[in-house]
Amino acid sequence: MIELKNVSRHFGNTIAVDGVNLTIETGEVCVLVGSSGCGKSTTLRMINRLLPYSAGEILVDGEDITTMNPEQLRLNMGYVIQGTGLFPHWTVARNIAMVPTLLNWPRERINARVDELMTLLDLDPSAHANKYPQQLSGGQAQRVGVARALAADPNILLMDEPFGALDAITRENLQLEMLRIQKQVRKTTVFVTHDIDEALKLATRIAVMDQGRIIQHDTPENILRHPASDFVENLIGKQDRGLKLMSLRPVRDLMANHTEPRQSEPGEHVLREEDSVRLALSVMLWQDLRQVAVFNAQEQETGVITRERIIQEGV
Ligand SMILES: Nc1ncnc2c1ncn2[C@@H]1O[C@H](COP(=O)(O)OP(=O)(O)OP(=O)(O)O)[C@@H](O)[C@H]1O
Repeated sequence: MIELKNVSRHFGNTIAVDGVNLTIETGEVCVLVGSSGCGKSTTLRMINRLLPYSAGEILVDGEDITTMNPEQLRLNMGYVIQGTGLFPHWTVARNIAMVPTLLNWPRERINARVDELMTLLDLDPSAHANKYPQQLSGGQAQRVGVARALAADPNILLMDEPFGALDAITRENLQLEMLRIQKQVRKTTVFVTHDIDEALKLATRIAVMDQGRIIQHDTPENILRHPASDFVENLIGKQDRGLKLMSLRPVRDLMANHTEPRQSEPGEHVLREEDSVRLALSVMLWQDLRQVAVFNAQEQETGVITRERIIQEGV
């Protein structure tokens, strides 16, 4: 658990962070969102002591971070930044192995961990381990950045606009990847972005910041349903809130289940139980269908979702 208690940071006359109180529970993804200059990165960088704070207290698992050795603290906090920060003259494998090497892990254990992480991040070790960062695409380099942050299995992951420089498709892929990995490794994560859709997609809870303060801290659903101020309402967009809520809801919630799973041929656009209601509606509108079959991970048809149900249910 990470707790910020009345934390402030000034740069000369600029108040970058202004009396922030924030509790991030173990295993949750807290997304700090807000416009440029509102204090997101400063908040993040105080948590791993890259920046000192001017006032307040930050506790990790109940312990004041200023009483901890900063290097030790950072070894337990993976840090991913935009543009990766990979060492250009080191191979991918060596970059990922950086922290385990610092920790003097035996060579075989390091090699096994590098392989394991590359596989977890969908990077073929035999194809990429010996490449240099400039030989990778932006998305691949960002995956290496995430692998490096996870290398020594830290409890905490700090991510500062990690996907900010990527094109929309690569970005979406990495977001999905992150959700998948998070299910497996469950790190307490603080993630900075200025993109509200990214925040809605990834967060357990979102902290909306404005001018150094947190003006709302809640689940994506509650932020969409009950924005605390005009500022938050404008940030989430007034017109398409319904669609955004549909994005948060899995098909599983609204489908009609068959009594028994069926073996049937999935069509071109397979709909899964965990896909969003928004995707289901989009598929139906695009293909002019009134209902679509839904499949589970074992490729069995487990039910159907209908347009009617979605419209009836609202959001
Ligand atoms: N090293 C610094 N020296 C002086 N002012 C700074 C410094 N770092 C940040 N600031 C100021 O503090 C405020 C908050 O900056 P911060 O980088 O935390 O914002 P941000 O929300 O992360 O913005 P962005 O999304 O653009 O990265 C800004 O007004 C910024 O100009």
